[in-house]
Amino acid sequence: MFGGAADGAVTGSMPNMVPADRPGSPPSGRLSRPGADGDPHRPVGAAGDPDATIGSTPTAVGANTASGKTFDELFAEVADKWQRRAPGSGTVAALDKGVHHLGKKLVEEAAEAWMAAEYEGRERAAEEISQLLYWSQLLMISLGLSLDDVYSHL
Ligand SMILES: N=c1c2ncn([C@@H]3O[C@H](COP(=O)(O)OP(=O)(O)OP(=O)(O)O)[C@@H](O)[C@H]3O)c2ncn1[C@@H]1O[C@H](COP(=O)(O)O)[C@@H](O)[C@H]1O
Repeated sequence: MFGGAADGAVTGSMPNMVPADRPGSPPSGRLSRPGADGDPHRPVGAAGDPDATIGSTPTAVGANTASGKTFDELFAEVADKWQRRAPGSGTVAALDKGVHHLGKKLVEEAAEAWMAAEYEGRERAAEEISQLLYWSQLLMISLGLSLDDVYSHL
């Protein structure tokens, strides 16, 4: 489903399907609150539900305090596992499959993050987004990109 021409189809339809990223939303110091406009059709616990809570704050998904792992720490871990070809590592197995496999996983997780954000609530969205970050890192590693190579574009 996500191979070949699916890429264009997915990206082409996303602007109309994802209300979370409304262009023109006023900037603020907080994370945006998609759906905080009282949309009666939004499921309870969906992104933007003011009553939805993850961790200790209802308005922001903070660092993963459950594991204490940051983006940089995960990158260092998976890069190390790849470098020494850690036995039994799913990361090594995935990287061995190459860029095409990694790209498909990235798109798959992006779609799952999108669906979770629209229909499954903030916690499920956070879970899927974490997987999206993981697969992004694997794609970086497969291309020999460092964190700085990417951060320089932020
Ligand atoms: N953060 C992740 C992580 N996120 C996602 N994934 C992989 O991505 C898959 C996504 O799950 P899905 O439910 O979407 O996929 P699925 O269809 O059930 O599974 P697949 O058949 O597609 O693999 C998971 O099954 C994992 O294989 C991850 N695999 C590993 N990590 C971390 O990476 C580090 C190294 O892991 P290993 O290389 O496995 O030791 C550890 O800290 C792990 O916690």
